[in-house]
Amino acid sequence: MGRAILVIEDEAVLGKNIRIYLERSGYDVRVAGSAEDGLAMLDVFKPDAVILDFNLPGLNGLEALTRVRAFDSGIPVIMITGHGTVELAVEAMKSGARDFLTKPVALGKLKLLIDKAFDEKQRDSALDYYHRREADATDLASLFGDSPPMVALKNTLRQLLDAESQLQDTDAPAVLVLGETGTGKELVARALHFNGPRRDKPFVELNCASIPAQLLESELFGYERGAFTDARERKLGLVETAEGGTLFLDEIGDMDLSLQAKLLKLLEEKTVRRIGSLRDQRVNVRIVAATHRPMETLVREGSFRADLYFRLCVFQLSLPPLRERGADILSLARHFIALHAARYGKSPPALTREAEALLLAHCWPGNVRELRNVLEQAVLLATGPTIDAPQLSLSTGVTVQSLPHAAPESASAAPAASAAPAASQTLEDMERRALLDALRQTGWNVSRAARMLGISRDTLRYRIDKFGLTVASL
Ligand SMILES: Nc1ncnc2c1ncn2[C@@H]1O[C@H](COP(=O)(O)OP(=O)(O)OP(=O)(O)O)[C@@H](O)[C@H]1O
Repeated sequence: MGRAILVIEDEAVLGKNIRIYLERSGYDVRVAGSAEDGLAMLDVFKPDAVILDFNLPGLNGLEALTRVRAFDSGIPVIMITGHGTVELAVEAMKSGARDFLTKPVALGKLKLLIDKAFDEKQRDSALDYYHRREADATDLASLFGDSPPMVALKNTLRQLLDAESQLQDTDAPAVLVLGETGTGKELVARALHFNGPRRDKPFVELNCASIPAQLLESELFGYERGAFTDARERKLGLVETAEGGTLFLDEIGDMDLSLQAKLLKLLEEKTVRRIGSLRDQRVNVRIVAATHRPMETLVREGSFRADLYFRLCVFQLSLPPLRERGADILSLARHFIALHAARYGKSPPALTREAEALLLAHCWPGNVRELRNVLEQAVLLATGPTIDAPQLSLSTGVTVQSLPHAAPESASAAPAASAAPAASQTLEDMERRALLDALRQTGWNVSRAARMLGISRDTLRYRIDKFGLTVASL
């Protein structure tokens, strides 16, 4: 179950002692008495680390090191050298050994080096994600809003964080964050991570809708060298990369059914298996998932596994749409004005009464993201000390009052792409209708809708954002 370590050591007693010592620490250890035997085991045993003696009969340690590195340069190798062979040790480090020990081997020290090598390896893989995330850690205070639904949400978040800080094991419950697009689901996921006991570990994020199912599987679970044609080197999956931290699975409702089964196994057994591996790897990762899709409907329709859904929503948080947050709209607007004014080196313009009234009346299909974008544009274009209503380019002009009638494209309407355009229709109207039509026909399945429209899934997602489309727009 533990990580696999290959010991290449011709001194049988030392080899055995290393094996027993490391096995007691939970590692899966195999010993080979020669470099030749050890190298032959690489492909079958697929070690996570190699401990390699320098003085071996036949092929020497340095040559064996080169071969291990050629097999997979990601495997950390720790060399064991005889006394007084510092030059050799330096040579080994230059050839890519992670570390070295001199004989007689202190087993405790050897284990520390192994642990350190694994930590470093995992840290390296997490670097991209971790450092980027670390830079903009999210505080609970950055979740703006004093409206009753936002206060209730923040109280629940605090309760959850309090309970977690008392948690005696590592088994933090999964959290499902629901809400329309742009309501702040990712912000909540970050707040959960960066304010909780896992804050010093990686926050790794993956959008399940943005990559094809096969790629998603290897991104999530990683693969062994040779697992498929392009797998030239072992790759750690994001689950392993997030060790000790949080894996944020955005757009979970779009996850393929075959992958859902694997995710369920991860949640239930806390293990992952890299593609092409025979070994399960124990992991300690907290899952936060989010979606704008109606999960219960997906479950009913059979496109989302009920058992996974129940596992994921041990704890469920729902973000209210912006249109239900009352005066928060204005405080958020002022916050974004200040933010963008600072970015563009301007003094923050004030909203006129008319502008405020317009902001309050708009239905915000793109929610906080739309508000943020509208105000960025308004700040950028503002020439005086105020922002007035005409300067707010609210795309659709849809108001809360008009919302029930906001979908003129009824389910029975002919596909917009093939319908003759009405004289007053702009190109944008037509495009919006075509997108909505495809999304409606596929039950908001972004992949299928993209295929139907002949565009990529990313392009469709971009356009959904651009038009601020939500399920409510259907
Ligand atoms: N309560 C809030 N306070 C401040 N900023 C917010 C708030 N909610 C959302 N935002 C901002 O709005 C934008 C969209 O938020 P976020 O990406 O978290 O939404 P989302 O629900 O995850 O969207 P999607 O479903 O499209 O992935 C971000 O720039 C975020 O910082």
